[in-house]
Amino acid sequence: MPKTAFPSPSDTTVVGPMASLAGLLREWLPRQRWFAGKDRPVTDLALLSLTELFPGCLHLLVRTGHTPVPAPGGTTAVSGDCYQLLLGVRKHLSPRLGRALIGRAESGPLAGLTVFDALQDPRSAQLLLERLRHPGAAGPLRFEADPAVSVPTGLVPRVLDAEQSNSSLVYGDAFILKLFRRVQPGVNPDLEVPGALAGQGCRRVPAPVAWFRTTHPYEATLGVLQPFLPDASDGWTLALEALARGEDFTAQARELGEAMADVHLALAAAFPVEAVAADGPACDQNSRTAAAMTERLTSAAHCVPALQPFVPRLRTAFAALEACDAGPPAQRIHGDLHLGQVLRAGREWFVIDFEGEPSRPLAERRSPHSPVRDIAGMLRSFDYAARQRRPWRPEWARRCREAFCAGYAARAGWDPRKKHGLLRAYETDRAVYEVLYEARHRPDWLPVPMAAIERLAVRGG
Ligand SMILES: Nc1ncnc2c1ncn2[C@@H]1O[C@H](COP(=O)(O)OP(=O)(O)O)[C@@H](O)[C@H]1O
Ligand SMILES: O=P(O)(O)O[C@H]1O[C@H](CO)[C@@H](O[C@H]2O[C@H](CO)[C@@H](O)[C@H](O)[C@H]2O)[C@H](O)[C@H]1O
Repeated sequence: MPKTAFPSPSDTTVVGPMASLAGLLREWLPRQRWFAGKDRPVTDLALLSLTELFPGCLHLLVRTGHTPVPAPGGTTAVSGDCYQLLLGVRKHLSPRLGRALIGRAESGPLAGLTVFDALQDPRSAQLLLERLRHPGAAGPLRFEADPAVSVPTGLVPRVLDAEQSNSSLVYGDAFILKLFRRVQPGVNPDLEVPGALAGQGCRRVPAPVAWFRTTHPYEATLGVLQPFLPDASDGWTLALEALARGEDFTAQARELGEAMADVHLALAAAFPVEAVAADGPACDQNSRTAAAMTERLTSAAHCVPALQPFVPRLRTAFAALEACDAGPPAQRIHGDLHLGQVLRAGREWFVIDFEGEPSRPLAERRSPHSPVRDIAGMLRSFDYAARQRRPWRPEWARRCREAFCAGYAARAGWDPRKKHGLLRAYETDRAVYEVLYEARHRPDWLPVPMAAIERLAVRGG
């Protein structure tokens, strides 16, 4: 580590270590899977907070700025996100850490030192777990833990090699630590919800064991440690394997529907549920939902022009909501449900990742929503899976969707298939979200949700 004392962080200017790092990070950030701004060049980087977590390891919160884009209505959208980084700083990097290299700092207080992604370094990963095992503070960071669970020392870490929006470390196949990459002010639902569900005795969701948060520049959750399910496979992998072997997946899809209904029931017990009055505000509620969906469509079509030809017909699908009954009451939901968020261990389904759709504001993600939104997310996922095969397998997806809804209905006491208008609107809204997500993260995947947009716009379902 350099002898230089780090200047105090500023939330407006690039100072001290940032002068060394800004150029390197501007190149490195857009290449990371979890970086959400791939459709817009990074034009600005500001340091929000910097903490020396242990010698040779810096914890940073940085804000990225992007070129302002003209938004609907003649306004200008100023975009930018806050990201969490753990950077190692050393004179020389061992060749086995080559993959972790970010670059050599040319100027500023870190000049001449090699900067790398500390999560890839087993020693740093071990020290991070030690930090979590010992609740306390480090600068603005606060480390907390469930005193009832003991985490052994010396667990061997590995970086999870998964298609992720965040980064995870697995320790000795016993625990998994998720570090949130895009940080927003407030409690992350991926800490709040599993904690509350554990309080309800819901065994379908791994409970938080330890977590850390920051108090500067605002309160925000930064990471959560939970038990690792060692022999689990995620639903996406299992569905693709079944498709590749030409196998039926309806039994698993039905059990998944049952599991999701269990989780929704536990969520309704753990958090407030919005009352639906019998004499009419169904219409108000659906109008508000339709207005929000239409607004999301307009702004997505602005960012992804390929959506524009479909906008008039999709608006009609949302407007049709006003003629539908209100459906089940709004409650806390998963918020970003798809086959990658469910794990099968033994013959049981478990549900993970309650963060919600990462691009939506935290307050919106933490407020009650219709459970139909989650159901629509999973139904879209069967379509995503079926489209990974050539020729695509619409019949396979149709049977899975049917089985999932049947399983859900058997447990929840109401049948999603009887809420056709609601389901269609929520599926359309989800496909619009997916178009935006793929444009930003995985442009090669864009044709998958675009095919659904076309189907929903032209054929209505
Ligand atoms: N408790 C767990 N046990 C086993 N594997 C897990 C667990 N939690 C997450 N995973 C694995 O990590 C992957 C990413 O986790 P997830 O919470 O979905 O992260 P992200 O929000 O970054 O997408 C999952 O797809 C799953 O394979
Ligand atoms: O990172 P998260 O798991 O929280 O969710 C984001 O990334 C998902 C992709 O990894 C994305 O899901 C989309 O692709 C899946 C296949 O990779 C598919 O099963 C989903 O149905 C589809 O929505 C998700 O939308 C995004 O929020």
